[in-house]
Amino acid sequence: MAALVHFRAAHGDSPTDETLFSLIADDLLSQGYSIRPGALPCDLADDLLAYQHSLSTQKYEHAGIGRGGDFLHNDFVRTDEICWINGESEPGQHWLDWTCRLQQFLNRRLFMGLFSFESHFAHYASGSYYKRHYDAFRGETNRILSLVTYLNPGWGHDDGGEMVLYRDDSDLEGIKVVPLHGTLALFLSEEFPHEVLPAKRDRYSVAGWFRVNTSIAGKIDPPR
Ligand SMILES: O=C(O)CCC(=O)C(=O)O
Ligand SMILES: [Fe+2]
Repeated sequence: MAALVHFRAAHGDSPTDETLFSLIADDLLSQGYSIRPGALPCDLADDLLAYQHSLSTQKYEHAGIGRGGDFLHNDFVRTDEICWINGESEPGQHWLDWTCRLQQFLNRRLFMGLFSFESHFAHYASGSYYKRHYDAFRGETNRILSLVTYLNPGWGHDDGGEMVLYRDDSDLEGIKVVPLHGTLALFLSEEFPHEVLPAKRDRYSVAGWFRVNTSIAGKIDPPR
């Protein structure tokens, strides 16, 4: 058994990753989203948090909306700051390896055709928020699956900063996700409007999006 665990750790998904990925796939299939408190492997959560704390403020950019020529800063919509993850740091690479394994699992299990992943650290200083929005609009983008993980040990109910996931446009109540350390939230990007309520203290997270490949007729659409 020890040999098997060692083999798996060195060569692919650990048994716990397999179990978690399978639960996430079941959630996505039955409800289109998955909220899993404390599910991110502890060593990964701790490494990401330590790295994010070490990021100097110069590494962050003021977050905006849209991309390319449509990119806009809009403080009415969101006031967080972000730092894209490109695998330069060890924790960043560790995260990209883990999300790549999740991507492969979901493609095998659900035939989702996920092709690439883009991801950034986000810091919401006290008072910061992100108003209700979709991560993707039907037919206009190739973001398919959103993934957020939270890096806030000891986050309390009075600290605000919940992500509220709404089932559709008419849902005003939503499901509140407390941004506690290691919690994972995944949802279909085109299906679920969501928002981040104002945080009352520094709130750290990693957000990412799995995309499908929409390169058509010689037009390459790169992942940023
Ligand atoms: O941090 C969160 O809970 C969600 C962030 C978000 O909605 C986004 O970055 O698009
Ligand atoms: Fe979002």
